Amino acid sequence: MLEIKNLSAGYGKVQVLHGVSIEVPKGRVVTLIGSNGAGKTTTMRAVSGMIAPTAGEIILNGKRIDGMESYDIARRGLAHSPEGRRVFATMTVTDNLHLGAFPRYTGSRPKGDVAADLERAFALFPRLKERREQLAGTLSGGEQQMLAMARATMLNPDVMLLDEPSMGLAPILVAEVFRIIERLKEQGVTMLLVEQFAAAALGVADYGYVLENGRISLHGPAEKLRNDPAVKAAYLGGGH
Ligand SMILES: Nc1ncnc2c1ncn2[C@@H]1O[C@H](COP(=O)(O)OP(=O)(O)OP(=O)(O)O)[C@@H](O)[C@H]1O
Repeated sequence: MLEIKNLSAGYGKVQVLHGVSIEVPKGRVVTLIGSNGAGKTTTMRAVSGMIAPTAGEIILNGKRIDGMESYDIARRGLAHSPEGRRVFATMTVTDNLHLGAFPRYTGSRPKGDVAADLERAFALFPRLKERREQLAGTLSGGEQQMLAMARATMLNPDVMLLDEPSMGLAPILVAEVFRIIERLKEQGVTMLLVEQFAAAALGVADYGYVLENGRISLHGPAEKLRNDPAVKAAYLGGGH
């Protein structure tokens, strides 16, 4: 479904990723774990076309997408829920969600049933349903983050990139975010997940990759990584 092969990318002269290879099979949840600055967000940005890869291939549903514009990548079925609260503050919750479906349109006709997907998003995020007419900028930080995630589901994507969906959330909302990820998984959504809570991420994921200084140092079934002494020591201790 999504294949990342020998991906290199960075910012200006600074190369952050050095030949990263990741496979995300259909219907699976794959997590990418690593320390701060390892290059997790950079990987997500390169896959969704926010930055251009300098080498390697990214293949979505059998077709190369590296080098394409973000919008074209979204049209091909890849949604990116970026780090932080990237919502349109002066628009309502519902309008933000409709924007997520925008790449599905050719002229005035959408692919699939946008209204049904809006109801599905509201079922998944009841907090947002209650606040559907509220301006996104007036939502709490946690609610804005959920809105960014809900907006990604409105693409009805083949693959969803989730970058730190729990960042800065109170524990009760972190638990809610992980429940939502479980629900999406049950609905068959293919996901690549980056999370500060590595233990929880490995709990929901089928497979995991460890990124260190822009290189994959280890990968394997999530269960195996959870029990790996080196992974435990480096990523699953104390605050994780
Ligand atoms: N826009 C940018 N311009 C220049 N350098 C950047 C930019 N964004 C990230 N970097 C650098 O790229 C490296 C990797 O950052 P990245 O955000 O991908 O790491 P990360 O693994 O997601 O870390 P974290 O867990 O802290 O979010 C870091 O050294 C960072 O300073």
